[in-house]
Amino acid sequence: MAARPYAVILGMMGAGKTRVGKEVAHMLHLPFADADAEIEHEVGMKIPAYFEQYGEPAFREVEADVIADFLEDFEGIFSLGGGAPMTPSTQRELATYIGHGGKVVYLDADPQEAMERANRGGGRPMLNGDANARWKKLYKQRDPVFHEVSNVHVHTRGLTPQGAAKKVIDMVSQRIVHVDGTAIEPYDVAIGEGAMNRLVDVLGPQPKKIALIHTQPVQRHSDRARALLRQGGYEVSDIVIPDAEPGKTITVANGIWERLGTEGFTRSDAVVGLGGGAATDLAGFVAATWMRGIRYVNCPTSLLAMVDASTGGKTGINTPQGKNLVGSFYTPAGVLADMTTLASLPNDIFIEGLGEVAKSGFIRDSEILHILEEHAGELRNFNGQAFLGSPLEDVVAELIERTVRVKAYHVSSDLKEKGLREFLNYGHTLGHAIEKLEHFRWRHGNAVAVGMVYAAELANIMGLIDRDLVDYHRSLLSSLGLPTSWNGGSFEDVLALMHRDKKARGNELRFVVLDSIGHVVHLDNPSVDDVEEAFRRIQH
Ligand SMILES: NC(=O)c1ccc[n+]([C@@H]2O[C@H](COP(=O)([O-])OP(=O)(O)OC[C@H]3O[C@@H](n4cnc5c(N)ncnc54)[C@H](O)[C@@H]3O)[C@@H](O)[C@H]2O)c1
Ligand SMILES: O=C(O)C(=O)C[C@@H](O)[C@H](O)[C@H](O)COP(=O)(O)O
Repeated sequence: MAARPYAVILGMMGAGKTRVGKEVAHMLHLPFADADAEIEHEVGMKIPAYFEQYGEPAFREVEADVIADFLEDFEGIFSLGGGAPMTPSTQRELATYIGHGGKVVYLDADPQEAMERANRGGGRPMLNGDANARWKKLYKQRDPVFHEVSNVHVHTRGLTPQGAAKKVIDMVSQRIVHVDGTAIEPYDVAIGEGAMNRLVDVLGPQPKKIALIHTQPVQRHSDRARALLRQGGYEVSDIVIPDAEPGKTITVANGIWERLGTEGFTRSDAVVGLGGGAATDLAGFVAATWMRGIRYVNCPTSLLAMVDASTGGKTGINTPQGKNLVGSFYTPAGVLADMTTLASLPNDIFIEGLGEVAKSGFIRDSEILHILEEHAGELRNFNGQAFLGSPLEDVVAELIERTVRVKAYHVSSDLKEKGLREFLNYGHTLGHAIEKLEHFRWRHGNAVAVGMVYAAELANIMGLIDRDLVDYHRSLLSSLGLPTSWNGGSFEDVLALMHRDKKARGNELRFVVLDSIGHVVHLDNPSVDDVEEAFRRIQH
């Protein structure tokens, strides 16, 4: 197998590719190579002299060959000369490298800072003449290409080389899930420490005003988002909504619509939803409805919001009759699951999120179940304060990525939930009824955990799965600290609420159940006796 660079760095002359690249390599204990230095070594002369003697086309040929070799045989940080990405063969090599999971970092410095640095160094044949005018002209040509050929974009304005290197490392180590498909404007879910730093890039240059919608318990994270947004030049309206389910109401949405109207939000402005799933559901709903839809980005801060609520575009509010009864399918422009936010997450809310993680394991990715089994004890004892930098962080990052991939798979071909997407509702038919009957004092993921045991019991009654698989649901979920039984209401009340589930059609109840691990089927119109028998079995 070819040895490939940990990261490739490109950018304009003076962007700091060599300085920052060396710092990144030093911090990661990796070797560093600079394409220009390697070329000089190869041709046995300095680049300005080579340019003068042989001209630019000959130089670009040597450069492309050297880069191609390093992309296939160097395990370190590799920085490219400013003009290298303009060569078509290098562009193809970089695309192949990205295709193998490589990270091409566009180091995007403040133009003024970069020009000063580029002039200071001297010895740059591409800047002969009026150096600043040349730099600007080249920037105009190169910036779109740099965007095109890179998959990690790092703004370094105002940062020291160490600060820029730390930012590069954070962004390179983030996991990206690309969500694409029919009727979806493609977007990325970035997972990892520092993912929120992408906020300005994802929002783009068009919005002038941003409504930053969040709850009070995540204030310190919204303070960070607000600072990033202000640095990016946006006008920020800080909108604090009631915490958890009380935030998902028409009254709250109406209050925000009034504010957006008063503050002159137009179609080109945007929303950022930051917090748990309730906050991102509400923020998405406001974005979907304001002027019939404006751009929005989710910054989930709970495990459940990271793995489920923030991705896929189900936005909505509750009504007095039930959960999520009003809403729309409206996809975000990006999702930034910044794992540093998990440091403040209470243990019980982390555990709740494992309910949706386990769901994704049951319905599609059995590796998730193995990881949960293997790390059940550590996950159950999650402590936010000791989490960052611990071995558990990698385990959780892997679980988040895998769960988001399961979500992306279902959403990509069925955004509006005509069939396949309903499988993501495993455990929710009873789960939503429990939440409602418990006046939302039961957390969503806990209710879904009981709902999955219920669905497993129902599948067993229908002869679709054996008792071992039902028992496995109970043992796995309880090993994670999740509930597996419920005694809080009558069957009649539960039945009435399950009839209001969005999967129901007319008077017919519809469920999604397993027929084996990783394989879900629809169960339409089971008899009331069977539905009741399954309910009786989860009451113990
Ligand atoms: N749209 C979807 O596809 C989808 C999917 C799953 C769930 N949901 C919805 O998501 C909601 C559940 O999400 P949830 O479990 O995140 O609940 P939540 O939004 O109620 O958040 C739980 C609590 O944790 C707090 N919190 C969140 N992040 C924190 C952090 N980093 N530090 C400290 N406190 C933090 C919140 O303020 C809240 O008090 C439900 O409304 C559910 O219906 C939606
Ligand atoms: O994305 C989906 O589709 C889901 O069903 C994901 C669920 O985990 C989530 O709880 C969702 O909010 C439930 O939606 P609902 O349509 O049943 O209200």
